[in-house]
Amino acid sequence: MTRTPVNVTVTGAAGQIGYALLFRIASGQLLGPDVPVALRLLEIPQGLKAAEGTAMELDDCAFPLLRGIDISDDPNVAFEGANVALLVGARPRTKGMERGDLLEANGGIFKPQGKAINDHAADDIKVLVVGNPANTNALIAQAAAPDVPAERFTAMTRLDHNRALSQLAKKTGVQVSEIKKLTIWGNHSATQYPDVFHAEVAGKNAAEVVNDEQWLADTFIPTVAKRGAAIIEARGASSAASAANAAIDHVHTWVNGTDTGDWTSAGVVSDGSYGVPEGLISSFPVTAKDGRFEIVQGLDINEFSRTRIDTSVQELEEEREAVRGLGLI
Ligand SMILES: NC(=O)C1=CN([C@@H]2O[C@H](COP(=O)(O)OP(=O)(O)OC[C@H]3O[C@@H](n4cnc5c(N)ncnc54)[C@H](O)[C@@H]3O)[C@@H](O)[C@H]2O)C=CC1
Ligand SMILES: O=C([O-])CC(=O)C(=O)O
Repeated sequence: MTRTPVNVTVTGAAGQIGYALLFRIASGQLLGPDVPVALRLLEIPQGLKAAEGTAMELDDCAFPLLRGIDISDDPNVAFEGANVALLVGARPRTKGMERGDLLEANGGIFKPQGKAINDHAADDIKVLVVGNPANTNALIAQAAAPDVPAERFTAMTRLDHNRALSQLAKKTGVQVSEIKKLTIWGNHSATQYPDVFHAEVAGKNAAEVVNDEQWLADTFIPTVAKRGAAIIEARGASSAASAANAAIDHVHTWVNGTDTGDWTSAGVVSDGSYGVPEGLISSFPVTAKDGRFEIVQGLDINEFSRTRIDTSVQELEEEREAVRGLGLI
């Protein structure tokens, strides 16, 4: 195989999502079975030793597609020549921390990383922000990278999308593969809105198949939106393998495209579609083609959906105002 390896930078490489993610990237599941990859792992100094241990294990897998592993605690080194960047490492909320403190702490991570991407990444860089609060962290990184097209910064809502697919499949008694055109709107937070009104279940309108608005409002939406908290409660740790899986799905779709007649959900920069203020990184229904996400246009938004989309978008606006106030964007 003579193809030049694709440089994939992963931050927070020694964390639990990193551990579930790196082996799948190296095995070819991120970009495809014939695309060699070179991994660049970014950690904070305290995480370097564990990242080295993971790199030893990656070596021990003898993945034919893996063309190198570099580890650094310097963003300027880790993003050098990066074609794909998965920004996983973030500052978790700790006891007594207000949302403003969390945004500020993450600003200290995502602003310099955005600048390092701006200054060192390859021209075709694609960025997925996983670390929470993902949408606003993506906005901070994007603002620090004025030379990179804004649409290259995305935030992960694919885990929410996959959670919604699974819940709807269970309710309607079909395989997940028979569900199409589901949408997550808004923020990757408890205000997100999983929308089935345009979705199809085995070719039929999902809302009509379910035919139970109360189930949508009282069971489906809160189950999907609060699934992260339910996993933490059950596992004693946050979603890791499913988050890594969603990151793989997001980038794979971005690079390889969506299936005809279907779409997915991703946090992408708003162009004002559906009344979402321009510039916010909000989840939308998106298709992907030729390495670009496009927001699906022309969907009718009913009253039930409108109020829920607006609530989540308002939260995104408040987060944007907060980071603006902190001078982070
Ligand atoms: N968007 C989504 O759907 C989801 C997002 N998440 C978020 O993903 C993030 C990571 O989760 P886990 O891997 O479980 O956390 P973790 O705490 O196990 O790992 C985070 C890693 O990031 C590293 N790190 C911290 N600051 C860094 C920096 N400035 N540069 C490089 N590395 C840095 C830490 O040393 C640690 O190894 C969290 O913010 C979590 O809330 C988790 C699940 C789903
Ligand atoms: O809250 C967290 O850290 C985990 C998370 O985002 C999720 O599982 O959706």
